[in-house]
Order: sequence, then C-alpha cells, then structure tokens
Amino acid sequence: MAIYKPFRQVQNIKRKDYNTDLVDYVWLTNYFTPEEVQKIRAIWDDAKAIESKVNKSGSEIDREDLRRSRIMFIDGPEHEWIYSKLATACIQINTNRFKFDVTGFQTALQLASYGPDDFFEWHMDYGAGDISNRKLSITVQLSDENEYEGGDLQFMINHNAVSAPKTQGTAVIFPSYAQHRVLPVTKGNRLSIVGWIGGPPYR
Ligand SMILES: O=C(O)CCC(=O)C(=O)O
Ligand SMILES: [Fe+2]
Repeated sequence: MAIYKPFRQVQNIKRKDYNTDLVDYVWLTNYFTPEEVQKIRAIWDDAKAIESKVNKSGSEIDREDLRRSRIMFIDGPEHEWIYSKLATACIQINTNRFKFDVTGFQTALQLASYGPDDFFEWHMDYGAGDISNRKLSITVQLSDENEYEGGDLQFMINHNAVSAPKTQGTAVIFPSYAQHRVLPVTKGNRLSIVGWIGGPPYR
C-alpha cells in the first residue's frame, strides 16, 4: 500500500553498521495537553466505528479470539494538527533512536476503543502484504488511567510482559516488529490513537 500521508520533510540520518541508540520503545509523557486530549476524544463517533480485524498473510480477517475492539479513522483537514504533532515526535525519535527509513503515515490514524472484555492479543504490526512497509507504531493514551482497569499496552521483552505508561496524553512509539498486546479491559473504557509510520521495505 502506498504511503497515506508523506512527511513534508525527512531528515538525512547518519547510520553506522550497528545502532547503539536503539531502544525497545519510547514514551513521551504529556505529549498531548489535556485540552488536546479532550479535542481528540470528541472525534469518537459510535456511528462511524467498526469492529476491528487482524491481518493474516496480507488480508484482513475477523478473529474474535485475537482482537476485540472498535476503531474509527481520523480523517479530514480539521484533524491535520494531530498528524503534524505526531509526525514531529516520530521524525525526531526516529532520527535519534531507531534510524529507520521512514517516509510518512502508512495509513490514516485510528481511534481504538476498548470496553469491558475488549483486548488485542500478542502481535506485530509488521507482516505480509499491505503491512510490510510499517516501520514505527504509535499509541496515544487518551483515557485517564483511573477511568478503566486492565487495558495495559504491553511489550514482550526477554519473555517478560512490560506495561507502557498509561498516563493520559502519553505517546508511545515503537518498532512495528515489536511484539505487543493490549490486556483485556476489566472495567470502564480505554480510548487510544493508533498509527503507523511507513517506509521502503526492510533491507
Ligand atoms: O490500542 C493500542 O494501544 C494498541 C493497539 C494495537 O496494537 C494495534 O492496533 O495494532
Ligand atoms: Fe499493534
């Protein structure tokens, strides 16, 4: 799939044969202000939401055993500021840390809503077909951590499940090849922005 929204400016990154700056994931606490978070939360529209799917060998399939949540796309000129703000973070973090070839948003940003018993099992965001050009994955925590229970975004690191910060407004950026999951929500509702930065195939 072509890049949905190319970056206006891509930095020239100096690379060596190895990358000592690489980390498992990066988080930016309070990257979105409480006012910005409220503005983004107001975009959620039950009427536009669809049941989430998973990718299998390049196609989208229903797998209620692997993923249960509802999503909607963040689209339209009034939401351009969200893309710009996330592009700034991703370009800077990529330049300093991951040093991948990145060219823009791979697809439209999504809002993901997890109610009680909703979850997303262990997976990578990178895979065959349409998602083979994903390089970086983004999550923004839009719910206050006191609004819900469970729903942790976790990474698999040395066979340990490590929870990312839940603080409202935090942006979490990680390589799309990283194994991650969202634990079942046991109470309340968790809303997140989910997005991907793409680029040419790995080599
Ligand atoms: O909701 C999240 O924080 C992450 C969701 C996720 O992993 C995905 O949509 O690929
Ligand atoms: Fe994911």
